[in-house]
Amino acid sequence: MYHVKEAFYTLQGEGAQAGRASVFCRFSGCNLWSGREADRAQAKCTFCDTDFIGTDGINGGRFTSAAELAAHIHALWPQGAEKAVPYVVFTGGEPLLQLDSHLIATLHDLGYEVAVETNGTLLPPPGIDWLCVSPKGRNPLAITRGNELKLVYPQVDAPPEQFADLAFDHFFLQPMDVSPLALQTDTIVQATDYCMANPQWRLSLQMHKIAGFN
Ligand SMILES: C[S@@+](CC[C@H](N)C(=O)[O-])C[C@H]1O[C@@H](n2cnc3c(N)ncnc32)[C@H](O)[C@@H]1O
Ligand SMILES: Nc1nc2[nH]cc(C(=O)O)c2c(=O)[nH]1
Ligand code: SF4
Ligand SMILES: [Mg+2]
Repeated sequence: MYHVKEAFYTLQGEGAQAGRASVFCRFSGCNLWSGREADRAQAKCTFCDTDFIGTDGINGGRFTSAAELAAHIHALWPQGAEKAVPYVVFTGGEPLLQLDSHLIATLHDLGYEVAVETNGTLLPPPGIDWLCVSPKGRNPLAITRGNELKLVYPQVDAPPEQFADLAFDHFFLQPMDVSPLALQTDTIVQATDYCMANPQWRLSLQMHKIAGFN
């Protein structure tokens, strides 16, 4: 059984695939936070910007088979878009708690490229086409290679230098979304300064938040 918080068609807003049309499938639950505000300060990941509890979001629900969830995802991709390779991004919560090779294979059969946004603490199933790892504080990485490493910045317990030698094709700093807006501006300035001083790293602004889509 797969538990999905929400699923929607949008543009990838982050990292090297930013701007690409994508179906997002947000799995429920995470291994680093319960998702409850009362638990946030004690959590292993304390700055999450996402509600991933339950299955009550748009197009959310419980799916008993890979075929059923794949069909649900495919129904969100536009009809008649034959020139584009269909793209699905599994996120969460932590998608590697639920994503399995059977679901990936079922989506491959429908022509999809399969992307994952993970905190990197769990081993991935085989077959993922685009793997984005986003380290969280001191939580040890089980994944040390992939397509992109996208570090939310700044994190006192996770400086970029700690990840710069890992086997990723792209390295991004994503300014931490914090409120109020004045502090957010600060994280953007800090990330910009770091990328200019360390050109291995590129800036990832969360396009969907700026442009106002999902
Ligand atoms: C909500 S997470 C879900 C996937 C996975 N659990 C993870 O942490 O990568 C999706 C992406 O949002 C990023 N993110 C979470 N909270 C953020 C924040 N406050 N500011 C900027 N990015 C954030 C994560 O680092 C990750 O790259
Ligand atoms: N547009 C859009 N792009 C995203 N990239 C990563 C997201 C996520 O929450 O994992 C996300 C999201 O929620 N929306
Ligand atoms: S690991 Fe990802 S989903 Fe889990 S609490 Fe942190 S940012 Fe949110
Ligand atoms: Mg998000």
